[in-house]
Amino acid sequence: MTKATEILNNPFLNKGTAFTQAERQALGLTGMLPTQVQTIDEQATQAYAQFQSKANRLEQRLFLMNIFNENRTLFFYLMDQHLVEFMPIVYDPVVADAIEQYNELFTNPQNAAFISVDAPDDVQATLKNAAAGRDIRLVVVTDAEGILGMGDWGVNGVDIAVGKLMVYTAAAGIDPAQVLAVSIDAGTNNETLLADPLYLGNRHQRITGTAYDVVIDHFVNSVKQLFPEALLHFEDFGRANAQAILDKYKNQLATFNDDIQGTGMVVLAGILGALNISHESIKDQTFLSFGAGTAGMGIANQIKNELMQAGLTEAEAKQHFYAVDRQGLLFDDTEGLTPAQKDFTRQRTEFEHPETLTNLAAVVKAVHPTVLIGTSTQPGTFTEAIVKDMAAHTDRPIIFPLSNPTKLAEAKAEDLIKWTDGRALVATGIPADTVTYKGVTYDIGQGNNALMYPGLGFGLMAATATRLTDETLSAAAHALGGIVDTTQPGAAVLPPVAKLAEFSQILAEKVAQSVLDQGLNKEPISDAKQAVADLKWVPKYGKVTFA
Ligand SMILES: NC(=O)c1ccc[n+]([C@@H]2O[C@H](COP(=O)([O-])OP(=O)(O)OC[C@H]3O[C@@H](n4cnc5c(N)ncnc54)[C@H](O)[C@@H]3O)[C@@H](O)[C@H]2O)c1
Ligand SMILES: O=C(O)C[C@H](O)C(=O)O
Ligand SMILES: [Mn+2]
Repeated sequence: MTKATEILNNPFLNKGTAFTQAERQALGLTGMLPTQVQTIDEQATQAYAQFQSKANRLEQRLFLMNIFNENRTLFFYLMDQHLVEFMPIVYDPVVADAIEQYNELFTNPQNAAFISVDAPDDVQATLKNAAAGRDIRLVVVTDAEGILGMGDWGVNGVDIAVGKLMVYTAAAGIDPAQVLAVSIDAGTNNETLLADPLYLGNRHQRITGTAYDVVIDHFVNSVKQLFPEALLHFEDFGRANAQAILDKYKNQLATFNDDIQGTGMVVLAGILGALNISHESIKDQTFLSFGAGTAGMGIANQIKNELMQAGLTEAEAKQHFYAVDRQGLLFDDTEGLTPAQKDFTRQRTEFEHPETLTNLAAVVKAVHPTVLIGTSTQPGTFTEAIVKDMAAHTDRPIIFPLSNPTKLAEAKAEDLIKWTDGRALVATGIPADTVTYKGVTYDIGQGNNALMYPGLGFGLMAATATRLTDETLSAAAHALGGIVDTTQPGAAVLPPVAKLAEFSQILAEKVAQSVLDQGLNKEPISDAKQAVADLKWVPKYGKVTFA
């Protein structure tokens, strides 16, 4: 293959019709492109018109992924221009459809690394090959056991890692050549996939136990060795592994679990936003987590830390929580508690009829929550009766149905506003339209970790952080305050996605400052703002050099 062909097929170098005549000459591209030289703006206008002609959002996604596969700079230039429109297409919820149809739709591995549990000796080579000499600063890895709320999707789940990375670049400005999406294919327990002749992953049940742990360990150690500057982001692991992996590695390198910590941050930020509107104190709230899994317990821990910073002891803080899972309200003697759940159980002696507290309706009636968070994967479970019961005991009920994708949400924003006569303070997992009710227009915040992880990750990278602490997470959760004008009727509890780039920058600076304040930077850095500015990549064509 010639140098010219390699350049045109390299999405990190390719400019397509934007190569100038001089570049075409120098790189041996003469005659390989139509004569006209286009600006990136002209390319973007033409591409956007094609995008608009597509019949539905999945077709639009496939078109955008083609541009992504061919020319990263143009893709991110377009995404900058159409952020609010593109977010639900390249990310949640349309990414969920793409994952379900990954086999049928497959055309391109998208520069991801595919690690197989059956070939532990290939882990290093896999990462090295996929990086292809690029200076990797950010790795997003999934084993796809818990893709959003849709369960096990095997190798198909790689799309969530790619999607999370797209949001990183669009929101915070990480150079797309410095990122790596990783699929850990540990097998799958999804019978539909196993029976599908087109399935592209390992065709066996999920491997657990030592063989699994060894591959994860091998993977983390290889990341440390091959990409010593990189931040490692874990996404959509199963409930049993997510917390255990985080606990094992959090003091070894800069790493975080997005479903635990990213979600904890965005929910705390949303609650702080809601309390700004209601003028209430966090210390007066009663929290009910419905779905006490990875996200539910991550959220509870983040709020618990906040209560402790507000002066409560750990024991006092825990008294503010009720966790409900499949078994109903979680008691200290409930069977099958996860380690994370054990921190948030109640005692049967607190209730007259504890044996009746086996469902959400009964628990809401008994404990009168002021904050209700849904991470249960159970659609429609925040019913009108439950919401009205909750709203009868608090002026401004805070209700966040967060399960993704759209079909799994515990409630719709519009219903929550109506059932509470406009009093509910709402955030949803996926984007929601504004709701007009009795003459007031309610903006609905998107309670999605995408509001937080790009700024968090970028700040950690800019500051060359050695690890992520609770102190930094807390600083980040507070960074979004003041962006929304909470005096407006119908104000949202979180800032709009339209401002994602703006507030990711603020967030990154706060995070970087927090890292420096704790002395957790690898490199000598004195100015957090400058470090963030220095790392920022913008989508414009640079000089192509090719050895
Ligand atoms: N909006 C966001 O930013 C965000 C972030 C993370 C997760 N989520 C969503 O939250 C949901 C859960 O994700 P996760 O990673 O915590 O998964 P998980 O599997 O770790 O947790 C789900 C929990 O719900 C429980 N559950 C299942 N059926 C239930 C029922 N009928 N009643 C009560 N509890 C029940 C499960 O036992 C489990 O503990 C998913 O839909 C995911 O998309 C949203
Ligand atoms: O991916 C998302 O949209 C948010 C979150 O990480 C989830 O798992 O639902
Ligand atoms: Mn997730």
